[in-house]
Amino acid sequence: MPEPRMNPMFAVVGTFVHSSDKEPLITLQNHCLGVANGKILFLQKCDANLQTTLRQHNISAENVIYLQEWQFMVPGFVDTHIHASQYPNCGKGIGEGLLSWLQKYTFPVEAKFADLEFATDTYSRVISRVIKNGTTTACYFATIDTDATLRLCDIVDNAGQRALVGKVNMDQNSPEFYKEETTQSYQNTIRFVKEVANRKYKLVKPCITPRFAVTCGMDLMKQLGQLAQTHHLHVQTHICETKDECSLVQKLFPESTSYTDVYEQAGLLTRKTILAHGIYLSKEERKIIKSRQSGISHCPNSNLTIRSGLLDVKACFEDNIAVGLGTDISGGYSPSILDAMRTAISTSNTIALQQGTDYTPLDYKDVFRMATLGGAKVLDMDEVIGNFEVGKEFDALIIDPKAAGSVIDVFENDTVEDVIQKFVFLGDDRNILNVFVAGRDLSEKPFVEPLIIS
Ligand SMILES: O=c1[nH]c(=O)c2nc[nH]c2[nH]1
Ligand SMILES: [Zn+2]
Repeated sequence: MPEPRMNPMFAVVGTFVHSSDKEPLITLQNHCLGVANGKILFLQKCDANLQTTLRQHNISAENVIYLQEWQFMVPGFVDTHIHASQYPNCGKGIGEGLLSWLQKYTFPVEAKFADLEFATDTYSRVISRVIKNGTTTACYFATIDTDATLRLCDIVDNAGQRALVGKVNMDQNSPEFYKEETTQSYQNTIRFVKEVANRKYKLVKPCITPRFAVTCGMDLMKQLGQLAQTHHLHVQTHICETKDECSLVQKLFPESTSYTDVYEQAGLLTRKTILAHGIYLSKEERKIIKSRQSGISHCPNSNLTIRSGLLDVKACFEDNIAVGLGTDISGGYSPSILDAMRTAISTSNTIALQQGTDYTPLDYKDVFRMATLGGAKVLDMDEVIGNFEVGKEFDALIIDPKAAGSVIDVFENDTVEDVIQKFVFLGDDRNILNVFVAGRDLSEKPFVEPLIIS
């Protein structure tokens, strides 16, 4: 039996769940989605016209995958903020506030990536882990080490994941063992960007990555901003994550009117900019971010774990700012975007409890959209991924609520939407059977035999 993962053309029949700008959750039962050369060719109801469509596109019966009862497909998850280099600390070194946590746990582990063998082993493990958890697109922070960051690009490319990868810049307020001189930091970034271009990856792009205003001087940030704008590159950084950090930035940049103004002055805010956290942004700052069309990565697990605060996502939406979800390993202890979805709900519920009855918190539909289409918007990739629109690339997951070891119990009177909701609250990697990126199946699991009917 030919494996559809090898075939440039195939179709899937079953239930599809995705989002649009208008609807956070659209459920299409008894539909067929066709894929050709990694792109979505059609999505239509399984009616009398289906055979004609399949014939028109030369999709033969053995290349049609039939989902089983209760299985469904969702767009791949987008992790808009993850430190691949902090994976060894995932689940430990918790209990400190941001600034001391960075000094005590984070900078020491990132410094270890000067050793390429350590980098190769660690990066291979984190990439494999996040793909198993359904992350088809990720926006990675690596470290200040250029060669190790290039190794991360190779590993991501080899695994077939879609990604933005950043060589971290830091030239001030950093320990001697993990710091760059300004010119060297800029030159190394140019080398990184050029080398990524030389390697001609299909799905991996470079991302300009000034760590945050505390560890980057204005000269360096201005050079990086110019580089990003000249070459239309993505930018990622942190902003307004904790109160202590905000006070420090105010002291370091007294001439700036706000934290956001520091990045604005440096030319770092564009529609390709991803700002992690943003908890303490003022209304005026959100106005600047909106005007630049930059996006926010909400990392609720990290925000609670290192006790940074609660981001009011609803306020960002009201100001028309795109917000996606991030795991923020290892400030966040979970590599799973499903975890980010439910922690975003818990955070929003906490804000609702604080604010009273007028506040409508995020629900499971909202966070599902943030994990898919919302994340794609934050990365300025929503023309290419994020939902099952015809013409977009086929980044998708097959979800099986009844998979071996699943903690989801399906009852007879459960509706399809009940089961989707159960997946959001209870699902884990055991429920994610197959992980497609640009039509290629990255999962190590073979297709379950009854899934394909020839
Ligand atoms: O959550 C975070 N993780 C980091 O590594 C970091 N660096 C600056 N600010 C940060 N916040
Ligand atoms: Zn971070």
